[in-house]
Formats: sequence, structure tokens, C-alpha cells
Amino acid sequence: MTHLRVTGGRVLRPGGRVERADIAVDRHEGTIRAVGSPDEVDEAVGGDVDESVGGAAAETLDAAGGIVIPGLVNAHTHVAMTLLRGYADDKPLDPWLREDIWPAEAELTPADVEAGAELGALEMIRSGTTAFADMYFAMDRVADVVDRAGLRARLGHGVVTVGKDEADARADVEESLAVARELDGAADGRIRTAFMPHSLTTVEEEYLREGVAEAREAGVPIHLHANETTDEVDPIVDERGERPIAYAAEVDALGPDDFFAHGVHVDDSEIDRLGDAGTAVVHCPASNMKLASGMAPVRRLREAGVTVALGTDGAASNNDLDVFDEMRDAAMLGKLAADDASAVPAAAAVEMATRAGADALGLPGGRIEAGAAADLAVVDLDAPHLTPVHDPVSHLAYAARGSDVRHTVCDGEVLMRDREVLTLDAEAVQERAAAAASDLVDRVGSA
Ligand SMILES: CSC[C@H]1O[C@@H](n2cnc3c(O)ncnc32)[C@H](O)[C@@H]1O
Ligand SMILES: [Zn+2]
Repeated sequence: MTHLRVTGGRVLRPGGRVERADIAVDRHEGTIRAVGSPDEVDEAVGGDVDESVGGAAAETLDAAGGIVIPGLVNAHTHVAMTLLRGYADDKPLDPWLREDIWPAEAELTPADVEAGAELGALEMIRSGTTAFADMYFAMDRVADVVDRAGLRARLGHGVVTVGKDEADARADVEESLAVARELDGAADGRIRTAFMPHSLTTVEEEYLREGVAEAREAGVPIHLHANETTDEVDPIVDERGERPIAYAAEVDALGPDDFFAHGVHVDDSEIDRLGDAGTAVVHCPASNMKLASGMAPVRRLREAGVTVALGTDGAASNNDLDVFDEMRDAAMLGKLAADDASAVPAAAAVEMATRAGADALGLPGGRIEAGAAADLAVVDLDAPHLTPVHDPVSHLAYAARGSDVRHTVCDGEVLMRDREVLTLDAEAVQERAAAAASDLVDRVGSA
């Protein structure tokens, strides 16, 4: 059968309108063929039926009592950090990284990264996420997991040059460029790549300039952490006499396809600059709150025309990969930051987690309309915490949880049906990741 039908639900359409509709998906193309009444969808799928089930369309996902939304986009994470979930909490960014996370990551093997990425992929599929951006190491292993899990991703090797000699620093830049060149288009095109310097302070200027120039040649975007904490912004201002976003522009890292994680401590000139350049910002509210990094000016960024997407950051600073939490946190924190309850309304949070996420990453998806990528999640609204349904969009932003997702579809393939993940063996993934995490901690303890 060529087609998949999603029937009986309400559908979140572009612009935030919710209407009763069925959806026809062309599974070979991985796209939405039609959105409309059951008759319109029947007509779109034509005679595509399965005689073994009495002539009914065999691949049907029941969305009755639910809302069909674009698959959620986790636009900044380090997916293998699921192995470090709960490993080190309650510290600010710099000591957390230096005292706990980086020593643990020094002991990570490629097999650990694969085990952690599988666990993260499982968690994302179970919470309705169909696309993510990932910056980490052993990215061939992450790519293999993305391929098997059926997800969509923009992947890159994270470069850090500080504390390295010239040969090692250059090798790290080269590895990021090689990953960007070699993995682009993998998994039937579901994997795209980027050059990913870790940040403007952890990669020295000469390497930043060289890497960005080569990335431009290769036609891959740039993704980095920017303006996350004052501890990161202040040295740039002190040493260079300019703000980080101006520095990013100077090294040619501020382009229309680029996307920066955090953007917490950005002043008005930087907000304007991001808007003018078309560089997207990935807001990571839970991570920013947990590490006490600060409150991103989400309303002002959006008003300046900046594409603001949402990211969980790694599971060690969140501590989950549930983008529903991010929607709620973004709406709540955005209000607090602006001292205005209307600053980031529910519809804005949902838009950031869907269309803006796909746009920031330059990936298809993020909207439910004919011709768009068939990346979907069906959220069950039949639950006590979602009753009554005055406004389904309000529920998506403020009350729903990842565990309310009934089905997940990416590129026309059903990844989860009735909460059963079809592309990964959930039990084996959890067991393997738990064992890898426990061995890792033992190795760190005896290092
Ligand atoms: C070099 S690969 C990516 C690198 O980033 C680290 N990381 C995780 N969370 C954050 C964050 O909030 N800010 C900066 N860096 C972060 C991760 O542990 C990897 O080492
Ligand atoms: Zn990060």
C-alpha cells in the first residue's frame, strides 16, 4: 500500500487553526497528499486498499478523540547525554561542564554514544518528536541510530579547541567538516549536517574562521552555543570590545541558514542583527532555568523577526527530551522575562516547537498541508488532565505531556502506533543504555 490515512481527529493547520479533518499520506514520497473530509481523503488515496483486511485501507492511524499536530522539532540537543541524565545536577554551566560533564564525556566510547542516542531517540519518538539537531561526538553512531529509528535530524560533530595543541585543535575542526560533508543526505535524505563549533569562547578565532570558511564552501550551515551565560559573554566583550553576535558576524558565522542555541544574554543591537541576518535562535528554557543561565528575551526576538525554535539541550541539563515541557516552559518563562502574561502565548509556543523548529534547522516538516513532509504526531486529548477541551492549542502548550502522544509518523513511516515504538526495541534500548551508563560511571570513578 502506498498510502497511510490518519482518520477521525482534529488537525492543527498552518496558522494555528484547528479543524476536523482526515489526512492522506503518500508513504513512498514521505509527504502529505491531502488534508480534508473523509471523502476528499478517500479520493486522494484512490483504490489503494488491502484485500487481506476486507478491502479497507490497511494502514490507518486512528486519531479519534485526538489532535494531529506536526511532528515536534527538538532544535538543540546532545542526544547521547541521556546516559548522563541525573548524573550531575544543581550547578551553573561552567562548573557543571568542567567538574562533572567533561570528565565523564572523556570516558565515553562510540558504543556508549550509540546506546545513549538510541535511548534519546526512543524518548523522542514516544513524546512526538520527529526531528532534532544534535551536536556531539561519534556522530556516525548517532547517524546510524537516526537511520534505524526513522527520525529526521541535522547532525554535527562539536568542536572544542581550547586546551588543545595545534594538531589536535585542527583535527577536531577537520572532523566536524568531514562529518558535515560525509553524512549529509544519509538515511534517505533524512539526515542533514552542519559545522558545529561548540561556542565562540571554546573555539579560538583562527579555527573558527578556518572552519566557517570551509563550511561555507561545502554549503553546510553553522550551529553553535551563543550568549548562553554572562560568564561567556563578558570575556568576549572585555577582550574584543564587541558583543558575541558582532563577533560571530565578523567570522562569517551569522548567515540565514545558521542557528544558534540559547541567545539568553543578547542586547537590542544583537537582536536586530540576528533578525537582519536571518540567523535562528534555539531557545532552551528548561536548561536555562536549571543551570540558572538566565531568561532569553523571546518576545523581543520574535518581534524582531528572528525565527525562535525550541530545544531541550542535553538530558543532563533538563532532564528529559520532552518538547511538550519546552513549550510550556517557553510560554511561562517568556512571560516572566517580559513581565507580561501575554508575551509568549500558547500559539507562539506551539509554533516555535513545530514550524519554526523545522525552518531553523532547514528541514522539511513543521506544517500539516498537502505537499509537506509527513512528519506527524497524534496527541490523545481523552485524559483527565486534558478535560475539558476549551482550546486544543492551549492544551498543547500548557497541559499535554509527551506521554499523551498516541502515534508518531516521520517521512510517512509510522514510528509509534498506539504507544508501541515500531522501529526500536524499547526494552533492549533501555537495558543497554542503563548498563552503558553504569559502566561509564564506574570508569569515571576509577579514572
Ligand atoms: C563538543 S560536543 C557538545 C558539548 O556541549 C556540551 N554541553 C551540553 N550542554 C551544554 C550547554 O548548555 N552549554 C554548553 N555546552 C553544553 C556537552 O556536554 C558536550 O561536551
Ligand atoms: Zn547544548
